[in-house]
Amino acid sequence: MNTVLIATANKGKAREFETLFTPLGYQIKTLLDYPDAIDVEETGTTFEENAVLKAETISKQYNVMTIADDSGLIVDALNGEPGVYSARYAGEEKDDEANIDKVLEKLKDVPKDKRTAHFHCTLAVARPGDKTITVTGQCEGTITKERIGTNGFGYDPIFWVEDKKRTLAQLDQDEKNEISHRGNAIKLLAIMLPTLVK
Ligand SMILES: O=c1[nH]c(=O)c2ncn([C@@H]3O[C@H](COP(=O)(O)OP(=O)(O)OP(=O)(O)O)[C@@H](O)[C@H]3O)c2[nH]1
Ligand SMILES: [Mg+2]
Repeated sequence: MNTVLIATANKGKAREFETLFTPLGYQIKTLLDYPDAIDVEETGTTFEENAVLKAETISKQYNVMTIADDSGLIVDALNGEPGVYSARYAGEEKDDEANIDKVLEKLKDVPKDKRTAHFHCTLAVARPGDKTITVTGQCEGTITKERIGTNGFGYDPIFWVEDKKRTLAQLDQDEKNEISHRGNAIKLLAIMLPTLVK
């Protein structure tokens, strides 16, 4: 089985990549398996810049094809916040609960029909001596007034998906992957993957 390195230290993402890549016939490793990996500073102002930065740095460090994910929540009523700062919205310690509290507080006077949002995911594939490739995926929804559900990670408990009549945190992993920004980006990548993996 081919092994693919995913340049993420986020346990929630790592779990999702595992369930997404296993059926495609790829085993994954993440930075959780590489404690000496460079801690890439996300200095970009776009998802694409950060995804490319993470993928290329780690690909160069280990001289292997590397996929990185930069993703986040875009809330219309907050002019696109938290956006590329989603992981550290409430501070550098990347606290999911504090991040949710900050979004809910900022939206406390915003009515239901104005609470539209989407998740975005950019995946970058960096290969030694080759051009870096990117693909993107999105997932549309609205922000609830309170947390509902306990699955997933990040902002999942407050992200309502109308088609499912549930939040992302009420879906199981396969249901989330079917409709999520990450799932949609990987569907695009899966078509190219056999030609990229050596
Ligand atoms: O509810 C959510 N469901 C998702 O499916 C999801 N995907 C992304 N996010 C949020 O966006 C940040 C990414 O920031 P990010 O791409 O820099 O990743 P990260 O710093 O957590 O890990 P790494 O991959 O950089 O190591 C994450 O921390 C989360 O707050 C999500 N929230
Ligand atoms: Mg990050």
